[in-house]
Amino acid sequence: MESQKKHPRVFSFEFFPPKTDEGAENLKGTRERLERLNPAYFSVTFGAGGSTQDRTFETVIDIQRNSTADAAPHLSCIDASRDRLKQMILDYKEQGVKYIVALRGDRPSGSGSMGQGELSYANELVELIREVTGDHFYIEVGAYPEFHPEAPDALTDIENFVRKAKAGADSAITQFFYNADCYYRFVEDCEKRGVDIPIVPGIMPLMNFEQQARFAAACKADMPRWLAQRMEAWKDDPQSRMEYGIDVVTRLCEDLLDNGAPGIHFYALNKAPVVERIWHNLGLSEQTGGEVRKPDEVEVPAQP
Ligand SMILES: NC(=O)C1=CN([C@@H]2O[C@H](COP(=O)(O)OP(=O)(O)OC[C@H]3O[C@@H](n4cnc5c(N)ncnc54)[C@H](O)[C@@H]3O)[C@@H](O)[C@H]2O)C=CC1
Ligand SMILES: Nc1nc(=O)c2c([nH]1)NC[C@@H]1CN(c3ccc(C(=O)N[C@@H](CCC(=O)O)C(=O)O)cc3)CN21
Repeated sequence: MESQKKHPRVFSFEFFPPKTDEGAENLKGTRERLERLNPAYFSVTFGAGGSTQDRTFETVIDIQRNSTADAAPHLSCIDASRDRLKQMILDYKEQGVKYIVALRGDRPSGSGSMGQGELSYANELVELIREVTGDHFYIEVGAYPEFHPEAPDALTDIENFVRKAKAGADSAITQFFYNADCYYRFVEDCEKRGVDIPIVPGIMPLMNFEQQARFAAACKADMPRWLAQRMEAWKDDPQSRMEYGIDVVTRLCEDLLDNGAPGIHFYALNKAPVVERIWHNLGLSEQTGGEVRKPDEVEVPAQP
């Protein structure tokens, strides 16, 4: 973890583009609460298909214009032509956006299709962004400490991550995990291969266990048995589920930061209260110069 300790810590939150007016109102409230914590940026996911992509753009522009924090659009190359990607990169630059999360992205669900795009992997998207806009953007890429489900094997996946870093990424965000060892091992594997960009743990706060366990199964992220068994035992006790989830994620983050992780990227999923509690437990406002509400000022909904 030595290469990581020299980097300043960066904290960020991830949103998805809302589908309805009500969702947009809710996200505005969440964004206003979380910007008081003074994160470096809010990232916005980018789904397959035209209409959600337009919503990503609108959400990003709203954040860029109206928030004290920067916006970081996700851009995935699996489904777009080279010309369309170039246009989106230039549009974001024109709007003053400084960060891009450059991903290959998920295949449209259920299809074995290779996608419609001309670029196959994230390293090519990183190269395209550098070709079109030089050093304008701070480029984040995805990392997969438990390995990408489509990779032929773990070592090949590490080599592919290294290639992506060397293509010109400034920093990486990991897929979520609940056992920290996979992260330390992954970082060490990268260090041995000469990669020293920050690799920031992406952390999924526990807010709705069943939904999150399904999501983890779909993207082959490990949901530990000890955690699932506890949550199962509390299926009629949403309060205990919520408290336990906050405790588990607080201690995971503590462990990561104590061991040199260069910040945390929270998959906030458009909700503020649980991340505010974790943030408070970790004392992160002292580091970012932000202000966080005290636990008795935040009502955290019990887990469904
Ligand atoms: N919020 C999000 O959406 C985030 C997602 N992630 C996760 O990170 C994962 C990996 O990142 P992506 O950019 O989507 O994928 P990627 O392009 O890095 O890799 C996709 C697959 O292709 C392989 N691959 C990569 N480059 C290759 C090359 N040049 N030649 C041959 N094979 C190659 C990899 O081993 C992997 O199996 C994502 O699937 C995602 O789950 C990580 C951070 C944030
Ligand atoms: N493979 C993969 N793809 C991703 O898109 C992705 C990851 N991994 N890992 C980390 C984050 C987590 N992401 C997520 C996770 C869940 C939702 C989600 O639940 N979306 C619902 C809305 C649920 C709601 O309204 O509460 C949706 O319908 O979009 C969205 C993005 C995006 N990211």
